[in-house]
Amino acid sequence: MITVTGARKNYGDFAALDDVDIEIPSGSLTALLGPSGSGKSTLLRSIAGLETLDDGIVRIGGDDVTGVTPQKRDIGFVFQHYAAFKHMTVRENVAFGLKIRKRPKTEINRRVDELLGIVGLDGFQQRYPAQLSGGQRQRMALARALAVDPKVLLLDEPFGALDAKVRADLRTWLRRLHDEVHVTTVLVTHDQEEALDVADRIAVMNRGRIEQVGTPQDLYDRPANDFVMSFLGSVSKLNGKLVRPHDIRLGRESALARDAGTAGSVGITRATVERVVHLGFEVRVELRNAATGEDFTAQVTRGDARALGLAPGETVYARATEEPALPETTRVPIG
Ligand SMILES: Nc1ncnc2c1ncn2[C@@H]1O[C@H](COP(=O)(O)OP(=O)(O)OP(=O)(O)O)[C@@H](O)[C@H]1O
Repeated sequence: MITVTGARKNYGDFAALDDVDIEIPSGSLTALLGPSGSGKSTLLRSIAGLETLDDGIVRIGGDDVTGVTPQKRDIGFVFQHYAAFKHMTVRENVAFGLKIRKRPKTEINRRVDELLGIVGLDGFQQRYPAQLSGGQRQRMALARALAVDPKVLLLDEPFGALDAKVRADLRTWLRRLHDEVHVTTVLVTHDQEEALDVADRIAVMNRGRIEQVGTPQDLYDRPANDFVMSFLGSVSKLNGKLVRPHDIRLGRESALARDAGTAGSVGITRATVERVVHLGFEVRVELRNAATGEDFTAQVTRGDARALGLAPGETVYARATEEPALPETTRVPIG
């Protein structure tokens, strides 16, 4: 378990961390998710000991490590731009931490081979970092961070510099690696899809504070506030309320009216189709509210779009299928 209590970090007048409390359970893969500048890296680096807090306590496995140097915190760290030793082979890079700990050579070789197997780099032992792709280099970085059996693995946008396809592959792979190794992992990302995909818990950060912590499903289904709702998935505004585009039903008058009770009943909005964008299986429909002139977006299946014959200029009727589940409270207990 990692526990951060009352963490504050200021840069001049600017509060990068503004009284942050968080508990990260042992064996979890927790994502710190938030926009640029929200304090994710500062929090991660404080857990690593690379940043000194102005106030607050960091505990790892019950021990107060607030004043302990990074080297003695028993952590593995991977950055976006991993600084590999260029003159060393993959084997030597991964073995580095074990070598300086003076482990026996046979043990080092066994461990390095095992790790390279886990990260899918078997057979790459003799290559140099320059002979690896970006994705392979990040996997080598993970193997190196894991080599010394850290209590905690800290990842700061580890896939940030890679293209979308490689990122997606590495996500799946990180998830599998975590299921195998179970090391308590904290991943910093600004990419909600990445967080939803790999993490079992997500802490949403905004302006140096934690807005909400929970499972991906909790956060998506029961966001504590508009910020969390907008950050986890797309949102649209229908008659002043935030709604997920998937949760907007479209219909021609009679069908939707039958569905909703009577024509013109509360909650049915007349709208004009502005644009229809085909996104593969789904279709994004950009609409204008006939009463308010506000633009909003619905997302429907290709089949529904075809059945409705959606085209720019057409009039349709929209209804939110669910009330957005926004409770009164804006904060949720942590842990
Ligand atoms: N050494 C520093 N000196 C001054 N300001 C800093 C320093 N480090 C970070 N900051 C500021 O603190 C804020 C939080 O930075 P941090 O890197 O934690 O954000 P982040 O959420 O990780 O964002 P990003 O995704 O862009 O890295 C930012 O506004 C940043 O400009």
